[in-house]
Amino acid sequence: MAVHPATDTIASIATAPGVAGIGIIRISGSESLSLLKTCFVPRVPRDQFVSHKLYYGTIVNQQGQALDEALAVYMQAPHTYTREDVVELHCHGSYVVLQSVLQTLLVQGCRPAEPGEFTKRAFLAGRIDLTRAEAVIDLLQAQTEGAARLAVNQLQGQLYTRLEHIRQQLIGFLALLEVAIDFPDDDVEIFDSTEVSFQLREQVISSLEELLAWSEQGKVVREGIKVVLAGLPNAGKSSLLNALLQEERALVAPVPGTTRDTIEERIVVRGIPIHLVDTAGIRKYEDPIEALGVERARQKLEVADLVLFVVDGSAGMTQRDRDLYQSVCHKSHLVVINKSDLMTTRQLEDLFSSFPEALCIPISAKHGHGIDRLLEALFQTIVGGRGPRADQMTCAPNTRHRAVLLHTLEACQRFEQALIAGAPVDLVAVEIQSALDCLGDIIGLTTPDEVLDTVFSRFCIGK
Ligand SMILES: Nc1nc2c(c(=O)[nH]1)N(C=O)[C@@H](CNc1ccc(C(=O)N[C@@H](CCC(=O)O)C(=O)O)cc1)CN2
Ligand SMILES: Nc1nc2c(ncn2[C@@H]2O[C@H](COP(=O)(O)OP(=O)(O)OP(=O)(O)O)[C@@H](O)[C@H]2O)c(=O)[nH]1
Ligand SMILES: [Mg+2]
Repeated sequence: MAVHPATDTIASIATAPGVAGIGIIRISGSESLSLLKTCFVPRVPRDQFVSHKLYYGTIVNQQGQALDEALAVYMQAPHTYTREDVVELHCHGSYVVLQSVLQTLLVQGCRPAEPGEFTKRAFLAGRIDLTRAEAVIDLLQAQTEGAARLAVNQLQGQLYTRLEHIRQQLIGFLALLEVAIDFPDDDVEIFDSTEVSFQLREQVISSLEELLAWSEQGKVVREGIKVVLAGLPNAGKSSLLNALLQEERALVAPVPGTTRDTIEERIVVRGIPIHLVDTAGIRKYEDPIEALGVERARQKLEVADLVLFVVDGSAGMTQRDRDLYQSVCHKSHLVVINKSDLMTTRQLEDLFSSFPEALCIPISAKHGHGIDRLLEALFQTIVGGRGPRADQMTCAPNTRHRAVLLHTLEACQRFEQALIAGAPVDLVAVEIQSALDCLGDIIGLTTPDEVLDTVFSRFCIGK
């Protein structure tokens, strides 16, 4: 862990812009206390501020003019967020007031904090590891309860503890190997490769595999998935969008070609954010604007995680439906048979048999029938069957962690192969070291500066 160098005192508005009851300015660094003493006049005059005690008083500028009535707290290092001296000014949540208080502080010798700088200092000082620092940003950005839960767990060290456990196992193997390297002729077998192999599989490899499975599901919980509504003109895509949103969002009309541009909206289905995209009905158009809409629809289809292929059931299965279906069926998809209110059971059964490979859901977008079943099928397709259940995961490695975890797993698998092959101990040791280096990168022990910069650049100011 890098030794924390002497740093500037930094300040920023910690709360979001806009009108709010309270707004907080946070200061961190060695000058925090002296800034407090110059800018804040406690109601009861005193020469010192007791750490972690809240004081009532007035914030003043250099001219002694009152800027706000406020509460202030001085928190003495190292028992603080950054492990440096920290001061917080709890002002009224007026952005004008907060700006002028910040301005006063900046004039008196601190500088504006960069995005994520408070948390970066907490990390550099060793209060939190890199996965906990990343959890802070995940928590601020969480859009659903599930995503927030994963972030809080990670903030509390659930991911760190698991990774640290794996690391300690590997360090144990390495220690055994080193003894074996130092005493090659010893009669006693120090390094029992069968036993090590067993522990490696049970305690390290299986744990890495579980984390990788959780990371896949975690991405869905955090970021959600893109669901594109596609079909021929007039199939009822926009009606379906409206039914899913429970709001008349898109224009619906009996003429084909009603939707031209794509329309994007978000819903949450059982805790999973779903980004819905309604598209222009796909067919050959003479009109250049309609043709542009179709081009856009095709682009959205390319990037969809899941396609809802909407068919006008009352029109029966046409050759154009079949051609279009051919172009989407390689993607994960559900077939939505719309306008079932106009269909006989016989017609429905005929349509079902046109899609022997797909899951078909009959609905009536106009009357809201079958929407619950569709949502259930959507949820099952996203999470069901494969992978762990979202509510059973205690933590979920992010994309950065996942890439490094894959390398960790590969190194462990090479380690296992080397054991089985009876490779020389020093070669085996190389693989363990390589797995250890990967884990060190994830928790921030050995993470390259460029990676740290990328992690902290995702933060907002004041965090
Ligand atoms: N007013 C305020 N509310 C806030 C924060 C803050 O900085 N200020 N936080 C900011 O994100 C979050 C709380 N997170 C925090 C995490 C650690 C410490 C801290 O001082 N840790 C010390 C021990 C403190 C003690 O034991 O009393 C440490 O770990 O050494 C403070 C806040 C959410 N709410
Ligand atoms: N009877 C019945 N009519 C429906 C149903 N769903 C949609 N419609 C009607 O079908 C027509 C077309 O609906 P839209 O939702 O605009 O169809 P679209 O697929 O978005 O059409 P484009 O935007 O042109 O591609 C409208 O007149 C709707 O009222 C349904 O479930 N039952
Ligand atoms: Mg439409």
